[in-house]
Amino acid sequence: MNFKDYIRVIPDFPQPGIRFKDITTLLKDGPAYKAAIMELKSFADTVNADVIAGPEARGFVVGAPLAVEMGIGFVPVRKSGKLPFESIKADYSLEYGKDALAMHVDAITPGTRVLIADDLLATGGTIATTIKLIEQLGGIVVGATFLIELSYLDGRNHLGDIPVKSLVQY
Ligand SMILES: O=P(O)(O)OC[C@H]1O[C@H](OP(=O)(O)OP(=O)(O)O)[C@H](O)[C@@H]1O
Ligand SMILES: Nc1ncnc2[nH]cnc12
Repeated sequence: MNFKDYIRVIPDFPQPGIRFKDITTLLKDGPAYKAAIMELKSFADTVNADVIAGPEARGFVVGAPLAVEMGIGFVPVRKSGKLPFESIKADYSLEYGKDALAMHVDAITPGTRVLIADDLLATGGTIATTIKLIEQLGGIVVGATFLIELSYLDGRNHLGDIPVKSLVQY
């Protein structure tokens, strides 16, 4: 399946110069959404993960169905201020702004093998911060997987030497 046919590109959103990759057009198509998750699963099956972690919000719509397909758990990495229990937090910047991400202190136990899932890899700021939080909790990041990779932003080279899989590249 050519997943690019299902992704809508919106110029100048959320700010001038950004070409926003809109996945809502893929998500609303049942067979395309399912095919995308199953293709990510083919990669995910090779890394022997105990759990999937996905950053809010679009990481949830990729990571959670992937976790269910694999029969493993899902850990949400949330924007700061949303988690109710004791949490760790880290600031980061992304293609069009800055924010902070947080995880519960008991979300991952030391030695847990974690696969990260998100919709899109741009600068890598979001995922580098997610890796930092997981490693702070003693987790082992075994890979990162995305629907979309913006290759011209070189995010992959900011993630160390973990295996990275994306379905489509721009
Ligand atoms: O590689 P980066 O430069 O860090 O950019 C990629 C991140 O940006 C988007 O999330 P966003 O923070 O816009 O949040 P959302 O999922 O809540 O829309 C996207 O879903 C990725 O998580
Ligand atoms: N160009 C882009 N389109 C959609 N989401 C993004 N997150 C960071 N850059 C993005």
